[in-house]
Amino acid sequence: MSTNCEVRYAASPREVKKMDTAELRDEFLVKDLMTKDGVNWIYSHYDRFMVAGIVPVNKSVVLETIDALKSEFFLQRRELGIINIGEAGVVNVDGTEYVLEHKEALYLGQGNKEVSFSSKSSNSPAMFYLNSTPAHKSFPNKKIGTNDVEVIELGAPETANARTLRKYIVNSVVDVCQLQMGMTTIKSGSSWNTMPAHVHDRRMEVYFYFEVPEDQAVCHFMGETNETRHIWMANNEAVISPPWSIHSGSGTSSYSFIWGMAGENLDYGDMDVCPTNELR
Ligand SMILES: O=C[C@H](O)[C@@H](O)CC(=O)C(=O)O
Ligand SMILES: [Zn+2]
Repeated sequence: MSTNCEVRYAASPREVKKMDTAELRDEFLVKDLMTKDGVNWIYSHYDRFMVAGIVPVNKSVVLETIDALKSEFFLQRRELGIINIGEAGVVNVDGTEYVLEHKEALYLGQGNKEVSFSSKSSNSPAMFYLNSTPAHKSFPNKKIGTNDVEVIELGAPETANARTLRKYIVNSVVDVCQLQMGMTTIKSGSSWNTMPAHVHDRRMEVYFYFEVPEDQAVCHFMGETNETRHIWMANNEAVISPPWSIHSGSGTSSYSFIWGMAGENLDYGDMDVCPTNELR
C-alpha cells in the first residue's frame, strides 16, 4: 500500500511553552510531505485537518481511504482542496478528468468515490498539495484557474512585508463546508509574511512553504502573542498552526506558501491582529 497516515494530537499552550526545539519540530513541523508515487497523510486533531503531497512519477496515485477515517472511501465524510505547484497534472474524479496546470487548483466535494492523480509527463511531474477537512454536505467539484482567484496586494517594501495573496478556495470563489486555501508570494526584497501577525481562535491553519531557494530558509513564528517560538523551515515543508497561535514567517530570501484553514467560520477576514510592538 502506498498510503500512510501519521496522527498528530492537539497540544495546549501550556504544554508548548515548555517544549524544546526537537519537541516543537516533532509536534508541528511536517517534513517529507511531497511523496513520489504515494501518499503520506498527516492527520491533525486540530479541526481534523489532513495534509499530504503527491508527486506521481511512474504511476497514477489513487486516493485511498485510511483506517483513521473508518469510512468506505476517502471523501465519504470529507472535502478536499488540491493545488498543483509542479508541472501539468491530471486529477481523475469518478471518470471526469481535470487538468491542473502549474498553480491551478481543484475543490472536490464530499461524496466523490474514485479519485486518482497523475502527471502529464514523468520527466516534469505534477506536485499536488492536498488539504482535507470533515464535511457534512456535498458541494459541486470546481476547478479554480489562475484567473478565478481573488488577488490582494499586502504590505510594503519599507516594512519588508510586500506580498501578493491569492485566494483560491474561499466561499466567494467556491461553495465549501469549512475548507479555505490560498497562496501568498513574498516580493523580492521583502521577507515577512503575515506581519502584523494575527490569531484566529476560531480556525486552525497549516502553512506549506515552497519556492524557498535550496540554500535558504524561512523562520516560522508560532505561539501565543506574548510567548512566541520559532521553527526553521526548508523548501516544501509544512507547519501546523494551532488556533491559539500566531503564524508568521521571515525568510532569508523571498518565497511562497500555501495557507489552508478550517474551523468555526468561513470569514477570511476574521482575525485578531496583534500590534507588532506587543509581540513577546
Ligand atoms: O488567516 C489568513 C492566513 O494566515 C494567510 O492568508 C495570511 C497570509 O498569507 C499573509 O498575510 O501573508
Ligand atoms: Zn491566519
